[in-house]
Amino acid sequence: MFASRSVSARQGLAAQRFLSTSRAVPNYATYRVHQLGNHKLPEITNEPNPTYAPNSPEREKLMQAVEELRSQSPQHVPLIINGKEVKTGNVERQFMPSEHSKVLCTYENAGPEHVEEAIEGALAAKSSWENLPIYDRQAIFLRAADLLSQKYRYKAMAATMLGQGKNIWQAEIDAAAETCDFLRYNVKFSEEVYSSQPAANSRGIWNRVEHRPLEGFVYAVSPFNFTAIGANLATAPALMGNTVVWKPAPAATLSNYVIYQILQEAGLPDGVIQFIPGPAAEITRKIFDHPEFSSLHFTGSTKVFKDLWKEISNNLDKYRGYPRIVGETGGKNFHLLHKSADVTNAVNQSVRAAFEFQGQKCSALSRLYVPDNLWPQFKKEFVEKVNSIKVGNITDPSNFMGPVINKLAFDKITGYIEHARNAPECEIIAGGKYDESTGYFIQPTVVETKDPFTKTMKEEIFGPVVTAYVYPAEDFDGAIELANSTASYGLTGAIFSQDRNAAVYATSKLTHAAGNFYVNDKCTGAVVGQQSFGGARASGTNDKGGSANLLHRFVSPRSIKENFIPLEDFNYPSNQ
Ligand SMILES: NC(=O)c1ccc[n+]([C@@H]2O[C@H](COP(=O)([O-])OP(=O)(O)OC[C@H]3O[C@@H](n4cnc5c(N)ncnc54)[C@H](O)[C@@H]3O)[C@@H](O)[C@H]2O)c1
Ligand SMILES: N[C@@H](CCC=O)C(=O)O
Repeated sequence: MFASRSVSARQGLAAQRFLSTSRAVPNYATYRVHQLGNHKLPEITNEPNPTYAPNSPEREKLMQAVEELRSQSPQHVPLIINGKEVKTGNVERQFMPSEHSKVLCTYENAGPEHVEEAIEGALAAKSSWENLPIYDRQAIFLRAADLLSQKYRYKAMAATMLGQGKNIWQAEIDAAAETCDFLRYNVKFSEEVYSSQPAANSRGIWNRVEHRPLEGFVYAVSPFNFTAIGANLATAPALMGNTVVWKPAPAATLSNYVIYQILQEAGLPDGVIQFIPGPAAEITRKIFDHPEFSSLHFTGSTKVFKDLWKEISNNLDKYRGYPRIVGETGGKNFHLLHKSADVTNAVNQSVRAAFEFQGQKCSALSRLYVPDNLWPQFKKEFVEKVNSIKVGNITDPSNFMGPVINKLAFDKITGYIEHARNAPECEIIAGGKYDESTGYFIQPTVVETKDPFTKTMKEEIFGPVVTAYVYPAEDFDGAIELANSTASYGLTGAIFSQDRNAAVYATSKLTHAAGNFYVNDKCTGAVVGQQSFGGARASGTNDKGGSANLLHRFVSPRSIKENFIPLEDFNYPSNQ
């Protein structure tokens, strides 16, 4: 009895040892990491867009995903720290702006202790992540793009439609196409960064540049209006070997979480990106208090960005280095028509630029300068088309416009409409109505002003309101000056002209008026890989999302010089 018990105890111990060794996490540091001397990326191109025309299979699948998500709401979104779901007991809600009584998801709110844990986890994950060969890091993001393109396209789009109020096309170009494009093109741009090497080597010398990730962790803070921007803010620094703490915008929590889950399924190691929704100011204070804070990667409003910049400056003595601050912010974007412009093109481009996604794009058209020789035709066509725009719940595909994001935005935008209604220099020539009984719906609104410096010509509204100023056709210079200097921003702008000399002249005079400048095209709709995006002046640091330039901000180059020829005498020949 005793013997058999001891045998089975020994067997048990052996089995336990076997199990514990087979389950133990291998020590990756002791492995030889495979090294490709060089590698060639698969071809990178823009994600193709299906049309979602009536009766198309893609429309059917998407609407099914929307219906499923709507009927299964609310979903629940945890924090993800070190790969684990964390519940905090402090729960917030994300509503559907088309039907604001409906909760899309509940989500956990990070407290200071969770932020601390996220930072420490990100720092602990850093060494193995930055030591992973670049092609293994690249592979994770390429895989994520393929997962999004195929398996999760409709899920990500449905979360963006219901949560952020985008119609089918706006969700397609954001949650599906632009997100895939960021994930893939950043991989291509990273190759450009790593291959940037010294131009010359003296005889017997070999110079190299190591593009090191930053020391410490990166903090990514994203806006509600583009699912793709959230994805880019978190993944671009991560691709370059950094670890990231990501705070999504409350009104984009679910779509951003879907992207996060895709990254996990694609093999992103635990801790490389920590997902922590929650109270913005409190989370940020805790982050900025940490000595290893190395960079802010922000997109959002100008005021918030300026405040964050000041807070970082006030804390400067706490940090190991000088934090990199990368921020893309607001805009007050313009279309300037020359007297030779093709009116119908300018009208159609202006309708899209001002009212797609309810004008909630940083690039949205907000100021129109039209010469008096074209104004009668422009006004007639523009007002007619604006009045024909259908506004309503985004679950009805025939609606060109949906709701604005929330009550705060609704009140702010309608405040501008009321201001225009009451200002003697302004006249509302289309729209001007709104209704928040079920969703936050605002009719597309056109204001005509006699004062080019009226409030709605200067401040970012971030809603479906555009103001037009009619200028004397012969005073093109005056109109250029207005476009250039009325607002403090410098994000996007467009010149419409069939006279090439006039287009060239305006392009030159408006050099600093817009980081993204268009000729005979609308001022929105930049495509990753085609027009890198960002503006200067109050619009941000213009580091250009969707370019190698942005990735350069998340590496700290080290120059390495190796000498093959021993030095035999310290004297110079000139000392002889
Ligand atoms: N230039 C660009 O590329 C670009 C792109 C998209 C949006 N935007 C701008 O973003 C704005 C709209 O987005 P939004 O409403 O989400 O902007 P927002 O500034 O309100 O919020 C952006 C992010 O900052 C966080 N935040 C807010 N207050 C904060 C605080 N006190 N401390 C720390 N974090 C804080 C939010 O929670 C969110 O995650 C517009 O001004 C738009 O022009 C710019
Ligand atoms: N990439 C977008 C701008 C994003 C801002 O919200 C465009 O060009 O329309």
